[in-house]
This record gives sequence, C-alpha cells and structure tokens, in this order.
Amino acid sequence: MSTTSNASLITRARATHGVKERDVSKVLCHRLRAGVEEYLIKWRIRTTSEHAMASWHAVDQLTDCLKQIQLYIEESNEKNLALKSSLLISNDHHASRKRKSPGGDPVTIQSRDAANGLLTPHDPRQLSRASSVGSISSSGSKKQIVNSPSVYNGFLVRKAGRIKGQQSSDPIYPQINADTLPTPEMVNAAKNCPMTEAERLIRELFYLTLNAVPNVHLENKVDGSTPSLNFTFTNKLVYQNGIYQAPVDTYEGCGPKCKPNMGQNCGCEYTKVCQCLEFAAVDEQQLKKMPEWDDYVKFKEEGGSFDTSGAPKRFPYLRGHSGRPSILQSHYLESREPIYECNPNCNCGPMCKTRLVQKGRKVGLTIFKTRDRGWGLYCNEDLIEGEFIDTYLGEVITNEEADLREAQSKDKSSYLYALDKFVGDEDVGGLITQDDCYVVDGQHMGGPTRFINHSCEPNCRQYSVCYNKHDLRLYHLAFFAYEDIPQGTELTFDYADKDEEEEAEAIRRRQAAALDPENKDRLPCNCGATKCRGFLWD
Ligand SMILES: C[S@@+](CC[C@H](N)C(=O)[O-])C[C@H]1O[C@@H](n2cnc3c(N)ncnc32)[C@H](O)[C@@H]1O
Repeated sequence: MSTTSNASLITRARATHGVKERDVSKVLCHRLRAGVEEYLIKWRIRTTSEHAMASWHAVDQLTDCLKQIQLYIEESNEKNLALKSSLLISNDHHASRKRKSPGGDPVTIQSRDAANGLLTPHDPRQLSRASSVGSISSSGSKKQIVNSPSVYNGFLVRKAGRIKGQQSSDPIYPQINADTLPTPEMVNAAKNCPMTEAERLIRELFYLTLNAVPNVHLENKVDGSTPSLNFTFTNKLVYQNGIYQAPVDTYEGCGPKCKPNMGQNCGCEYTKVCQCLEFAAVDEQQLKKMPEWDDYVKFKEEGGSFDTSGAPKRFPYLRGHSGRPSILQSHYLESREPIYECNPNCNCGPMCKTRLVQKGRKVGLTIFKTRDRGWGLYCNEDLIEGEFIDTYLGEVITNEEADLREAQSKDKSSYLYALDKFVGDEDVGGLITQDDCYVVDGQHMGGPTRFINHSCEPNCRQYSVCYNKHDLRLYHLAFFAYEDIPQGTELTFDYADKDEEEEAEAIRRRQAAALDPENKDRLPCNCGATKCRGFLWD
C-alpha cells in the first residue's frame, strides 16, 4: 500500500442494492466463491432464539457494513496470531492506563490504569429453495428475490436500493441454528481465503475520513490493515458529559500596556508586564536584578509563599527567522512548566509571539503501520528541537466517565489523557482535585497525534498550554520536538512522563520488572530503546 490521502471512489464497488449496517448484528465468516469475496452476516432481526437469519453476500453488497467487516478481519487476524504463537490473550484490564499531564510531581499512573452445522455453505438446496419462494411481500407488493448463494432461516428481498432479510421458520427455507455459525468447515475454508477486496474498500473509506485533517497521509508497508473506521478525525476538543467551556469573550486579555505590533512585532515580550504571563515561569535572570530576589531565593529553598505577580516572567517562544519555525524556549522544554498564550481578548494582535499552539499544526504528518506497536506517526519534514507539532484532541469527558470507559473497554490500548496538571491549585471553580479534573479520550475521536506511540527515550514531549489563565481544568496538550527529528522518523513520547534514568539503572530495573510475576498482565513495551523500562504503563 502506498502513501496517499486521496480516495478513489468507494462508490465504484457499490452494488445497486446493499445491506444496511443497522440490519447487521455481526460478520461471522468469509469465503471466496467463483472468484468473489463473500461475507457471512448475522441479521439483527430475530423473533425466535434458534432462528436468527444469516446470509452470504459479495463484499460489494456490504459497503455500508465495512466497520463490522473490519472488526471481523481484526478478530480473525488476532485469532490466527494467537494460534500461531500459542499465546493466551489476557482480558484483564484492571490497571489504569490513563496518562498524566506533563511535568507534574513524580508521575505515578494511578492504580486503575459451530460445530453442528446443519447445512454446508455450498448446499445446493439453499439456492433453489430461496429462489423458489417468497416472491410476494407481506404487503402484497412485488418483491425481487436476490440471487443469493446461501441464506439461512429466511429469504432476502430487494427494495429501494436496500437488501433486507425476511426471517421465516418455514422449513421450505434452509434452517440452521445460527448460533452455531460459522461452522468449523466454514472457519477452515476461510483460513486460506483472501480478504483483499474488503481491505481495499476499508482503506478507501478511511482515506475519505482523512479529508477532515489536511496534510495527513496513511502508509502501510506491513500488511493490508487500516486504522479503525470507528474513529473520526476532528480539529477541536469535543466537550461531552455537559462539560462547559467558558465563552472566549469572557477570557481575560493581556492588559492595556500591550498593543499590536510592539517592538517590531515581538508582541507581549516587549512589555514584560503582559497579564497573560501572570502565572508563567519566573524569569530568574531578570528577577536577580530586582530587590525581590532574596525573598524569591528564600522561597525556593525553604518553601512558604512568594507572590510572583509583577515579577518578570519567561516568554515561552523564540521566533524563527529566515523561514525557520518558532520554537519553545529551552527553559520550558526542560521544565515543562505550563505555557500561557494570549487570547482573542488581548490587545497585542494576531502577530504576537505568544500565539503559536493556538494557530494549529503547520507540519505534514503520516500515520504508518509499525511491525509491533500498531499504528505510529511520523512527520513529513525535518523538525527542529522545540518545534511545535500538534495538539492532542478528542472527547473531553469527566474522570468518572473515563473510569467507566476504561472498565468497559476490551482493548488493552489506552487513549485517555488526564487534564490534571493543576491538581491542588484553585481556579474559578474552586480547588482542583484528581477526581474532578477532566480527561481527553482520543480513542474514537481525535487528531493524528493519537497515533503517537510510547518510547522510554522519546524524541517529543507534551506540554500544557493555557489560553484562558483562569480556567485550569480546560487547557490544551501540545507536542513539541524534544530534539532535532529528521523527516520520516517515528515521533514518540513517554506515556509515563518519567525523567531520564542512567542507562545501567534503567537496564537493572527492566530486568527486575521482567522477572516480577506481578507484571504478567502488563503491556510489554516494544520501544527498543536502550533505556527501555520493559512495560508500557506503571
Ligand atoms: C495512544 S495509542 C498509540 C497508537 C496505537 N499504536 C494505534 O495503533 O492506535 C497507545 C497504544 O499503542 C500501543 N503502543 C504504543 N507504544 C507502544 C510501545 N512502545 N510498545 C508496545 N505497544 C505500544 C499500545 O497498544 C498502546 O496501548
């Protein structure tokens, strides 16, 4: 499969009549018949327990059911893999895999982190019987029987572009206990049948979804799979569970001293008193020259309180020249202190240097298939240290909902990202606790960064970026390059946001972790780094 985001028309493969996704309960099996890829579907209509309807369809009749076919393909591949490696896939999901915000206290990921087939698919009776009856609908109108190769427990009708199943327990139709499908014979026959046409259609449908995010490509040099069709690309955070974002016109701006085009467009850095930087990191070089310095040193050494308002603050970005991009200042790159940007109510105007993340992604990205970590992400151009890549997007949900989703999910992957950077701080809503902070879930909705894999020695880091300095529950998670990254190099970040360890210590810990029986259900890390910690989640 080549790298592209252009979709050829999926309609090319669409039959004049098709099965609707809502009518299908599950895709059960596949086969090749007269060179045509066919899928066995179980229908939703079911009036008696033994007689759910099932029928075989050429893939071009199932273009509305590609999500279900994709699920079937994934499950078949997993089963084959499990069979091959004789590994038991554990379904234990007790450990929490919710990621923390960057640069908090030492990060601890919380501990929550057919057998008796009555008819074979090739039984000629099915065809003749199905075709010989049912030409009149219950409403009396003329129905056209689909020339289906095999239908169980009913018959098919074509109406208004749709193929519909009509369940019947009349013995003139082939009857089977649908719960016994697929039969072992079907499963056996399926093993050697390709699914390439379905894979092609799934890929084309995914390309269409990519249109929502410009300059993002797909590449798979490993197999025929495609990222899940149960995923929708979005360009913004999607607030759920009644979560309310204060309207932009209520954000406090940077104050009267800030004006557009100050200091040759260097923006709020010029005034040094921008209100948006009020909570930003203190600029110690500047403070040293001021009388407050001694109090500040005492506060850092002994704790207590120090009022940083009015103290000079560190500006987050350095503007690039001669076409080079702006970059994050090294202080922020290392410390991961929150970044404050100006907002639409500021006087500084759109050219102010603080406005970087809010202007969105500028670089092209490719979602690509890795050999042992699912899908990954690389950048199509060289990135320089400190360069902004993109934000993490998805549904913003409550912590309670995140716990529910995690408990219900059969998937070992996690796309949950806690907005807990400011736990322990107060904002307009009061004291922020771990339980009431929000979580971004990128599993079913998000941007390309939800495909970034973990590495124990990552080349990217994630940072908290606030536009509304008075709402510390809703901020943005932004990825920046932590080093120069040549184009085509996989982008990674540390899911546990750990500080770097000495190599010998990292190896010692990895070896000890591998021997610890407590780790048997943890997801092994395949990052391949020398300092790999051995497992993905804490
Ligand atoms: C946020 S997703 C990253 C995208 C994911 N690879 C995909 O295909 O959708 C996190 C999941 O990717 C996989 N993953 C990421 N980094 C990994 C690593 N270093 N080793 C093994 N699996 C990894 C794990 O399944 C993990 O739960």
